Amino acid sequence: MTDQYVLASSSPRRRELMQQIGLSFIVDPADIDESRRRGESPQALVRRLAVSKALTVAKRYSRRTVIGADTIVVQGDAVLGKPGTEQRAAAMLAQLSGNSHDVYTALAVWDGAKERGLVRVAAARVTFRTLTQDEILTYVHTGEPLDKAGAYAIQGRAGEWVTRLVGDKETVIGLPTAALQTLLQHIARSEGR
Ligand SMILES: Cc1cn([C@H]2C[C@H](O)[C@@H](COP(=O)(O)OP(=O)(O)OP(=O)(O)O)O2)c(=O)[nH]c1=O
Repeated sequence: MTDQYVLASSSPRRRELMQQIGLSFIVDPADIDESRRRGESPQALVRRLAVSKALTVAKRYSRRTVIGADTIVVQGDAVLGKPGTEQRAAAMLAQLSGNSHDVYTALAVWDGAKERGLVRVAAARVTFRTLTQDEILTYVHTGEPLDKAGAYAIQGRAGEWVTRLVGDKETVIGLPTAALQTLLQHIARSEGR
């Protein structure tokens, strides 16, 4: 049997969550520019990036269902993506320390056979206790934050800092599986063009 879906993501967390719910899929990441456009709201940004990942990869396949996702952390006016460097990671964590922030994950599903797509943005709110400079630096040196939006992994050591979580932990990790299953069911039941 051929794999049913194409996951347009390089994220090992997304792959694991897809496996956990028993979906059969191949992985083919999209490499897109993730910068925010001037005046773009966080929800519009995360939605556009998930759609762009799904559609970029959909061009490589005909008649397959492709899944794209994007996760951002938002505090006040700041959108925190992946820090990339230890310095930026430390600055992001100092900003999140002792505060609440929002996490948005967008899921985009494109059905190449039907030429139809669906998108959904899920939100969660996370509160961190106050972190010492020592804790931040020790964490940054583990390397865990570098490829994570907002410079932390709730499923990793940073999970200990969370004093409150409103919403689904999977939204924070980067792939809310219940929402994904609902989208896949809707697209499977929908009429083609
Ligand atoms: C906040 C948070 C983010 N993350 C991860 C999820 C995503 O992999 C990453 C956000 O970056 P994304 O750009 O959404 O994803 P990615 O670059 O890892 O993969 P791709 O673009 O190929 O799909 O941060 C966690 O694993 N745990 C967390 O607690």
